Amino acid sequence: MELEPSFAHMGLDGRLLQAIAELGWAKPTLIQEKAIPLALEGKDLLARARTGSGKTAAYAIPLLQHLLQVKMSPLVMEQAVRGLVLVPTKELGQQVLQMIRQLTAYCSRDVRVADVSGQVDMSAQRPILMEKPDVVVGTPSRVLAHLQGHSLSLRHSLEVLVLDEADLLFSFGFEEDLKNLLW
Ligand SMILES: Nc1ncnc2c1ncn2[C@@H]1O[C@H](COP(=O)(O)OP(=O)(O)OP(=O)(O)O)[C@@H](O)[C@H]1O
Repeated sequence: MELEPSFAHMGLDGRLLQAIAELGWAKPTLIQEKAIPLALEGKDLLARARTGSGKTAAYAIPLLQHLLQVKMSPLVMEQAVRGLVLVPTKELGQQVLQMIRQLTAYCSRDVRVADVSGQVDMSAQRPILMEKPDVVVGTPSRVLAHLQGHSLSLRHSLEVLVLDEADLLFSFGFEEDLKNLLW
């Protein structure tokens, strides 16, 4: 007999499970059921599913689980930007930020997230980045500008990279920025 897919069977941190319960999500969507266990194993994934199928949480949940594990490790870890989510538009950046905020409702002190996708002035984002949020969400152009302006550094700290709506990212004229960012 096959077990019903459930978040509880995925070995997630209790604080994430609590937030998921509060969101009223009874069970993972198909993409979440397929992607989360693989991502938790540390596999690289390329996933595709239709709009509204829960893709954001499919990458956000394993990303947050990884960060919570790192933060709970007995080794003293320096605060660092360990997760980067690249998005093609600032509107999507805000949606992603909101989803991550909801998922971190019970661990917002342990996992901090900043959205630099361009809705506010770069100089206003600088002090936020200087505090090294655990996750940065942003458009490639803005992330690159912060890297070049030395308000953000990823070289020795980045552990998880997400390209949300990768097809759009590569078709929005971001290709040059992405190359500069990733290579
Ligand atoms: N397991 C779940 N059960 C119920 N609702 C869920 C679940 N996962 C996500 N949702 C909800 O489904 C909606 C769509 O999720 P999400 O925005 O992640 O989809 P998406 O596939 O990323 O969409 P898009 O392609 O538009 O970015 C959101 O309102 C989210 O809260």
